Amino acid sequence: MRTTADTPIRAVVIGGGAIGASVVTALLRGDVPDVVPVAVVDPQPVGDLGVPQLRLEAALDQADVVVECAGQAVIAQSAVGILERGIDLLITSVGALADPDLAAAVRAAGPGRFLLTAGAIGGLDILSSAAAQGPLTRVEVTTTKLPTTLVQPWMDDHDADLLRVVTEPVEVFRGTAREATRLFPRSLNVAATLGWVVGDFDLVDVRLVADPAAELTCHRVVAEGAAGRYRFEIENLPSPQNPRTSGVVPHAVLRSLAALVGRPSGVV
Ligand SMILES: NC(=O)C1=CN([C@@H]2O[C@H](COP(=O)(O)OP(=O)(O)OC[C@H]3O[C@@H](n4cnc5c(N)ncnc54)[C@H](O)[C@@H]3O)[C@@H](O)[C@H]2O)C=CC1
Ligand SMILES: O=C([O-])CC(=O)C(=O)O
Repeated sequence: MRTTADTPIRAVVIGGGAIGASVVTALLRGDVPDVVPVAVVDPQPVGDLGVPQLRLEAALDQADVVVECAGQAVIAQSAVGILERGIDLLITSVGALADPDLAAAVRAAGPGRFLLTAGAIGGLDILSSAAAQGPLTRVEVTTTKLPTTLVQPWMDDHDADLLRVVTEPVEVFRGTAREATRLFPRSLNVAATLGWVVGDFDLVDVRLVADPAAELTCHRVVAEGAAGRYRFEIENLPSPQNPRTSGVVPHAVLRSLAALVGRPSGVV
């Protein structure tokens, strides 16, 4: 990525939905000094976001950094190619990395830098530090979301309908982060992020709860290992544009971008 202080960094945003549109708007407002949005890439019309909507190849010709806010398929299809062109890539759809071959490929690719936003979750700094001190022996995350946001194409009618009418909290999944993010690709990237940070997707035990009273999306994390014991609970308001996604996520992306261009906002 170009780093000349006088030259703005050109950002291409893949995905012009709840996260991507907010990111483009904030960048146009100048929320991250030195980063300008130059294009959005999306197969669906995204309306007038204030930047051209281009096909990926055309957009990449103008990109210093690509921000993925679209879904796991984009990582599988395009991440390595983007990095090999020397373009930095910041991703939200971390669940894609549960595929060990893809994870190895993006780790090996360059010269562009490959980076993950913390997205809807926090505490990754201390968990990363703790995992460096010694292997973690226990990592659990319990995510609670509105039931209708958890309906998946692979569910049979009975299970999908249950999520539409449920009146009490119900556990809809229990398993590893690797499996969780395959089955709920747009809802459990946080579990994948924990897996990436602690270095083991299969160590992370995920419990997904559908709760019709969940006005806030909750991620409760418990971890322990040689370095100590950790517990934290995050409650995010859902995005008004997409109740599946926490409203804080675009702000996490902007924070990541600021760090990426060398303007971290204090805590790094
Ligand atoms: N790391 C985290 O904490 C979180 C990560 N996410 C990830 O962010 C993604 C986007 O979230 P939202 O903006 O809320 O979703 P959204 O559904 O509001 O927007 C996604 C946009 O991406 C577009 N899209 C789909 N496939 C595409 C492709 N191949 N190329 C370009 N654009 C494509 C869609 O047309 C849509 O406009 C989620 O699918 C999820 O993977 C979401 C929430 C939290
Ligand atoms: O936004 C959230 O709270 C979490 C989410 O959708 C994800 O991890 O994919």
